[in-house]
Amino acid sequence: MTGFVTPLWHVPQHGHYGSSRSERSQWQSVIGGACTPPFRPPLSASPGARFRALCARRRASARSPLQCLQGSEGASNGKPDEQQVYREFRDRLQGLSVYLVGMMGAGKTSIGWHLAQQMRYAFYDTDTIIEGAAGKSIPRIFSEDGEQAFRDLETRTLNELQAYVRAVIATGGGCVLRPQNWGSLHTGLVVYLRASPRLLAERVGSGHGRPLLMHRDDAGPPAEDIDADVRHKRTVLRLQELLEQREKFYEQADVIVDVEPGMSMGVVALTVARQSAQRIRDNPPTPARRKFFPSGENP
Ligand SMILES: Nc1ncnc2c1ncn2[C@@H]1O[C@H](COP(=O)(O)OP(=O)(O)OP(=O)(O)O)[C@@H](O)[C@H]1O
Ligand SMILES: O=C(O)C1=C[C@@H](O)[C@@H](O)[C@H](O)C1
Repeated sequence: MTGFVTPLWHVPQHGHYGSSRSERSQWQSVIGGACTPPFRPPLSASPGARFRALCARRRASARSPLQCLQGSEGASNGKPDEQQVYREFRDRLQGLSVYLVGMMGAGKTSIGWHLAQQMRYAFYDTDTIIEGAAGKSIPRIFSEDGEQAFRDLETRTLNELQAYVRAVIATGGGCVLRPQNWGSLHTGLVVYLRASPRLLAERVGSGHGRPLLMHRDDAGPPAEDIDADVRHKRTVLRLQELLEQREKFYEQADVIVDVEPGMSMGVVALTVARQSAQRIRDNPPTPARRKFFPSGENP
């Protein structure tokens, strides 16, 4: 199985540590221009054309992909003690990637961007990669091709992302359900952003764009006609139900970060970095085994 993530950004395949110097330098020059959204080379273009477009865009902007995304002039612009936390986390990772898992609305995408910027890591979002590769939105993939087709795309995306180093990867909320996905997740450090259904419901709002939260009450009024309070309560219940099914899988993560109401994105990202650095300090990875910890073992 090849070429699923690569066609989007034409990033050569490479290993975590085993790639040759020429491969590594090629990778760095390409990944440096490999913007996650909003920039994506058109899928209709040939890989060569997409690669040239990326390079041209990079030269034109002379900024890193994260700077392209966030309009920031530099990463790690926090306080010196915060910078120290991110530096320690980055050093301890030794190039490995960070996978954020958790329910819809937990903040995987938002925190992932923030974390990547602070760490000068690349950032990928599997939902966005899937939408780009499929050429349609997630709700359309669900309605036209079915959830299993979406899950297959998700598995392929995670499988290909294994080859990337120094990346923060925001995953889809349901990726933890397939055992085979854990083979991909465990090539890096897996962090679970844990939040209550109530907080998640506040964050996802109407559930727009999230097919598993769409209110399918055939007998009742259309979702948009439902009273906001009723809809919110239903969303909380639906999230509670999903969380009950998934919690045992999320808890296989290497690090669990509790996201409480009122914690800003900066505070959550810093907590991720601090707890993760501590976890690696206590359980250093071995070169032969990139997986940090046996699954199921948590602090
Ligand atoms: N710490 C935070 N403080 C305030 N708002 C937040 C925080 N974290 C996330 N949000 C907001 O909550 C919403 C959901 O966040 P986000 O899209 O990052 O979640 P997600 O886990 O990636 O969800 P999904 O799996 O559905 O893509 C966004 O509007 C985001 O701005
Ligand atoms: O929790 C889930 O199963 C999902 C979460 C989203 O991120 C998307 O991956 C999709 O809507 C499914």
